[in-house]
Amino acid sequence: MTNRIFVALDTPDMVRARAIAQRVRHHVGGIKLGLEFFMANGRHGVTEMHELGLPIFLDLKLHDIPNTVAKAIQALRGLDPAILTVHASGGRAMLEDAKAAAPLGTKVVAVTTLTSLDANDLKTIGCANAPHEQVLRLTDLARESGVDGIVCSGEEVAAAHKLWPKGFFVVPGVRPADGEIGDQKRVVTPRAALDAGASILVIGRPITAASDPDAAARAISATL
Ligand SMILES: O=c1ccn([C@@H]2O[C@H](COP(=O)(O)O)[C@@H](O)[C@H]2O)c(=O)[nH]1
Repeated sequence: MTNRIFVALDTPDMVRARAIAQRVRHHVGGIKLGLEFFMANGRHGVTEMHELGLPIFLDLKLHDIPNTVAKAIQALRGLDPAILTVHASGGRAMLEDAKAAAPLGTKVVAVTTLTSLDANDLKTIGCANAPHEQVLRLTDLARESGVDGIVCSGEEVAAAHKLWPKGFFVVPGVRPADGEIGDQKRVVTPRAALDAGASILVIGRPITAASDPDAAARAISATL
């Protein structure tokens, strides 16, 4: 893949999602569809976005008991996204069953620690580890469970890559140097994330909330 940006189309509005995708399609390498889009548009919406000809990353962040996650993934059959997310904290059996249930061509990627969380947030949910430590712990679990890679921030990706040189590393929480951070807490620039070992970058609002999404995507691509 030459362009390693997946644009996050976080909207329930199919018309808006399609319009942004059409505008930025020559400056990104793929489209990421998350819960907001999927809840509103379901399988049909994913199929329609697939018709634009770019790889689809279905970011559903599945997290449930192993049987439920495996059956949910089987129910997606036919959509065959390039990438699908589950939560690493669902545990080893869930990760193993998720990978077994996914189509061969789909990379199953485990979310380690959301980029919107910092050390204080982790404490409030009973996790004594700092994000760096927690990401590495879950990277090990993901690798041992047979999934294809992890989601982490650009702050941890170099260390995670060292633990798992053949892993696939998805990095959200990516902002241009002067970009608005919003609800993200562990943030790096696109260039820094790639230099640290990211396989792909997930970028939403810096592109989709720009007055000219096309120019924003082009400007970010030019820094890579
Ligand atoms: O840890 C995570 C996992 C997933 N995401 C998703 O990435 C995009 C980021 O959007 P921005 O507008 O660039 O902040 C969004 O769809 C999240 O659901 C993440 O941010 N962090």
